[in-house]
Amino acid sequence: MSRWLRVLRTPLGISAVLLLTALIALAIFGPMLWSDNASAVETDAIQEGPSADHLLGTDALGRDIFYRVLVATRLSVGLALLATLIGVVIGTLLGTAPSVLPRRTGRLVTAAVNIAVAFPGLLLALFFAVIFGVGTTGAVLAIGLATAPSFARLTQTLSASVAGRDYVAAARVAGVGRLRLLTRHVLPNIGEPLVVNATIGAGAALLAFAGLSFLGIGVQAPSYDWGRLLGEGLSRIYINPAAALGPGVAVVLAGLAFNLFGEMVATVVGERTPTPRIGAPPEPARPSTASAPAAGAPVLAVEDLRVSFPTPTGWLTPVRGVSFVVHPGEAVGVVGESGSGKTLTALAASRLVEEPGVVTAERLDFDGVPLLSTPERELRGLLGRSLAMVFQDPTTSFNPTRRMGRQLAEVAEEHQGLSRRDAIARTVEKLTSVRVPAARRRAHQYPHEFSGGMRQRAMIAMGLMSTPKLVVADEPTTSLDVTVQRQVLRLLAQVRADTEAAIVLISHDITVVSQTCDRVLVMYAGRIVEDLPASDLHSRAQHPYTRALLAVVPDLDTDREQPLGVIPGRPPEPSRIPEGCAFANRCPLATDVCRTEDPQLLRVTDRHRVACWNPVVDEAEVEQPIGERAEVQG
Ligand SMILES: Nc1ncnc2c1ncn2[C@@H]1O[C@H](COP(=O)(O)OP(=O)(O)OP(=O)(O)O)[C@@H](O)[C@H]1O
Repeated sequence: MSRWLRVLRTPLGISAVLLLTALIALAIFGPMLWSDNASAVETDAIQEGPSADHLLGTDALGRDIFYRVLVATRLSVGLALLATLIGVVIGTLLGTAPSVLPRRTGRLVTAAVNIAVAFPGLLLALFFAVIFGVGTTGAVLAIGLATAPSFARLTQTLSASVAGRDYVAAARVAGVGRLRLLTRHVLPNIGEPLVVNATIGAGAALLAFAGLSFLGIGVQAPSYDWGRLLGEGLSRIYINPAAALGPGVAVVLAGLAFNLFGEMVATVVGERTPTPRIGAPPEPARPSTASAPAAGAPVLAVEDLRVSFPTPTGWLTPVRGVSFVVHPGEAVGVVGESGSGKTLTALAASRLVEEPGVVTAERLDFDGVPLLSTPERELRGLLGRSLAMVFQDPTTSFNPTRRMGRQLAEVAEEHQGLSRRDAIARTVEKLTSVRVPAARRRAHQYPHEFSGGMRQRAMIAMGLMSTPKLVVADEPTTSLDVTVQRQVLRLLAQVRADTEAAIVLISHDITVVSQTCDRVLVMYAGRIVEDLPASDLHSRAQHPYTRALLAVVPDLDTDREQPLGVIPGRPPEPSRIPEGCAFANRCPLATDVCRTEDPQLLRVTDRHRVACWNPVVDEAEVEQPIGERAEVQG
């Protein structure tokens, strides 16, 4: 509220409010007060110039032009607003249709909008005016339809920017349908810029309307708006210029009122920044108490997973044949440098890779259900109940326009059929279980009122609203400070112990993964290059890349005078994966074969796989001769 007051006190705010109030007052009271004066015919005062009796002179029937301009405010502003409303409604429908319609139909709509946007608005309005016929209805429809394409384009662009946010992905994982996703999560977050644009658009519609009436294809006699009065006045501009200037000034002032108001709203909206909060006090970390991985059917089975994207020069495949399984209750860490494909692997396993991305796999089963061949509608329930996602940035994981409690409760309402009241009770229970203090009060707060660590815990609570079998945490602690990181990791370990959910923890930080997980998958350039128990990481890692990742982690013996260690070179771009082993040009042990043939991920022991032609094997650690590493896993 204070933001509004502050902007209202600026010259922009004052002029916008004054002009708009005057305009609205005129539109409401003008016809009531001055209709009679405006329609009174004075045969002895025909086509007179300005005088004390008639400030802007009179028209061909001796009617007072000044009063007619005042009375015309209602029709001029009313029709412009009606046309804007039509444009906004149709534009928003067209702009959001591609998100809910089948892909092909959606593309057609987008193409049609793009073509329509390319035509100048007034030309379109003239075109529609001819189709709908001369008159007020035709002009309103014409201007409304001519405004719609640019609005649709704006809505599409804004929706696309919101669709990529984590809270939309979270809602999709929670099984929220497309339409609901649109109405609950996308539209509320693009509402403000749309309103700002609509306000400014109303000014443009007013001008367009005046233009059509001026040309004689808008409002028809005996009705009159500013455009019509302008047209009539223009025919006598050399005799009585005030007759044309009056309605002209009215159009300019009304357009200015709408534009200034739009600018004022834009200034208020642009000022919005969430209030920063300070994180909760640190708590000491405890080692994981989770049980050893259970045997039996895996909760996630991935075989030869590939994720590709089309580019102008061909397909790009950032994930190139990844195979692994995650057993119930197991914690699997995925490490690797930026761009190695960790996130895409997790997204593919949650069916969250967006078109035009293409996911293929020999097998991609979640809880025994093949994700690639099961219809989305059927999967929604399964994933919503059994899969929880925790994203990197807790700031973008929640819809900023909705209270936290509602966002969590939605999951329970959707999947457990709980009533609103029970869902809220469950929300409070879950927020308490992840140690959000004063959970009942907090449930009524908005995301920006939570600290970063608390938001991340609330995200975990959201995953726990059902009983997840798998929690996928993608860099859940990257944006948090060190002490809060510990709390979140500890919480994940506790969730695992309490619910027996499996956890896939994606991280840049090999130390975090080794402390939190049972098993570590090391990824490089879209492939798993090593898969080994976390307890063996420091003693038995064989891939030179894994060793290099471990070597650059500073420890207590690291010389602080020296710069921190780095792995020389850079990982290859997905578009430039070299022949042979992708790590060869950075590998100190690379030989000729490494540069020509890509090594397979082969089994070293039952729990250890490595993809390397020259694995680093300390004599004392050898369990099997390298020659026996023959079984191909993926
Ligand atoms: N929608 C997309 N279109 C094209 N390329 C993409 C797309 N999404 C990801 N990529 C590319 O795929 C590669 C792997 O991305 P991914 O996000 O999985 O890496 P990551 O290992 O999780 O990295 P980070 O740790 O930085 O998140 C990157 O090179 C990225 O540029």
